[in-house]
Amino acid sequence: MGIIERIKEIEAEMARTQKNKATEYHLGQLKAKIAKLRTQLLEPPKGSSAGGDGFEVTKFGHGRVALIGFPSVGKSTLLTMLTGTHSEAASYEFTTLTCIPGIIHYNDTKIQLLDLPGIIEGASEGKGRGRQVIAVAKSSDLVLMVLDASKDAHKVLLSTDGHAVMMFIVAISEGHRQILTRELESVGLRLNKRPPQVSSFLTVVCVIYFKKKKTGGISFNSTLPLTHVDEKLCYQILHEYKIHNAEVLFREDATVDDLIDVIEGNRKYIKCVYVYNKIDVIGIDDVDKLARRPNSVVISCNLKLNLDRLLSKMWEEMGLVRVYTKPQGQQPDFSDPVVLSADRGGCTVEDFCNHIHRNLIKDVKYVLVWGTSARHYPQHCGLGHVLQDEDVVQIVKKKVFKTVLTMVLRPIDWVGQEKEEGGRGRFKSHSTAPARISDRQKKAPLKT
Ligand SMILES: Nc1nc2c(ncn2[C@@H]2O[C@H](COP(=O)(O)OP(=O)(O)OP(=O)(O)O)[C@@H](O)[C@H]2O)c(=O)[nH]1
Ligand SMILES: [K+]
Ligand SMILES: [Mg+2]
Repeated sequence: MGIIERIKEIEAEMARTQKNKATEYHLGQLKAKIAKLRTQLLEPPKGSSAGGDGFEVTKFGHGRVALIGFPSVGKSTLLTMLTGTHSEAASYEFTTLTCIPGIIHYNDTKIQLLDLPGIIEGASEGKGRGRQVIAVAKSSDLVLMVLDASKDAHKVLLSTDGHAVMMFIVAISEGHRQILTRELESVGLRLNKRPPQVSSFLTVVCVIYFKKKKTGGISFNSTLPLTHVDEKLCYQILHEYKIHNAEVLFREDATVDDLIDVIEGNRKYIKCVYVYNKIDVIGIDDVDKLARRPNSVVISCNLKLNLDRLLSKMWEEMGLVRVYTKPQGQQPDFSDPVVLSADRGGCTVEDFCNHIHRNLIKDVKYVLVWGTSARHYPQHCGLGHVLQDEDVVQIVKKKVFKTVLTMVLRPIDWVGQEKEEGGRGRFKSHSTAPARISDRQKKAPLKT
């Protein structure tokens, strides 16, 4: 029996099984079985050579965004609009058959946008090009789930006596959204969810602490009363994975699914923005309803409506951090920021230095920071300091004892401001320091 059939069989068994206290353990075990099979399904078949189907696109730019959606929702039209790269669009389904990359230039950064074939229910099991599409989604930093807003529209029908009656046609886009989320979840993608386990020094947000051991059996603990999982169920799940020695600590009232995610460990947590396209063909009330849904942006490619909002939302969700450099005594380089990301590589001063050159770190004495991450200007910071968007950093090297780089706040008339504020002595010791706080920083409360 193939893997898919086995998954189907277990799913059928789960559907047959009544949910109650007595079956709880059995259901938990079945969930773990399915999770294991799905993981197997994702492993590339032995002997298959990767490549050749047009889905291998080299990563480019400061982040990668994938367009995921049902056929003919307007993914290719959107790619053409936002990137200028042409991707064939047509009224028939499955117009796009491979992965087509384009580049969005936004806020001095380059973001790779990927157009993909439409996916349908069953994609994760290999229907259409679903598996390849989902693999690309997994490699990206943000998913734009494109949905057809016109599918949610009201339809006017004539009743038998000739009067117009409003009929509400099922909210298809909502159904599509659920199907796509399920398809992505079934292969380990988690959209807009917080990971149940994160790296050790960030334990504050760790929901379940899990560590395999060599000996000592299983130790099960929780910091609060649990309502979904108990010791016995946890043992059974671990047993299913043939884990007999481990430490498990629940810090929140997590579910069996969370526990399985932590054990599997190969889950990918990605942010997702829901993009409702084709609002040009629906009424304003419906547009309003869709726009109010969480994490959603309504657009029309045809009328170029709200695309700027989509871009700013995309930027917001990606959480990119631009840091500007400036050699001592010179104008800062505002054209070419170092772009960092908390999700990819981190945003500390150390990450920043490594970004410039991997050998730089050993020469760094300290850095001077201006911007929203600094408590006062300039702040002397160590390698662990976490930088924020539009910060400016000056690196002070060890032996040479000479300032090598200065980076300054962005939106200022450098020379003019210096003269204007220099008299107050605020930046006297560093005459090239930013002399004015940007509007953005005024809004941001400065830490004291
Ligand atoms: N009314 C309206 N139609 C649109 C809009 N955007 C795209 N379309 C139309 O929707 C149809 C499908 O567009 P595509 O860009 O090919 O859709 P796709 O999602 O790439 O489709 P596949 O590649 O087949 O999955 C085309 O006929 C477009 O002209 C829009 O904003 N409003
Ligand atoms: K199409
Ligand atoms: Mg297309």
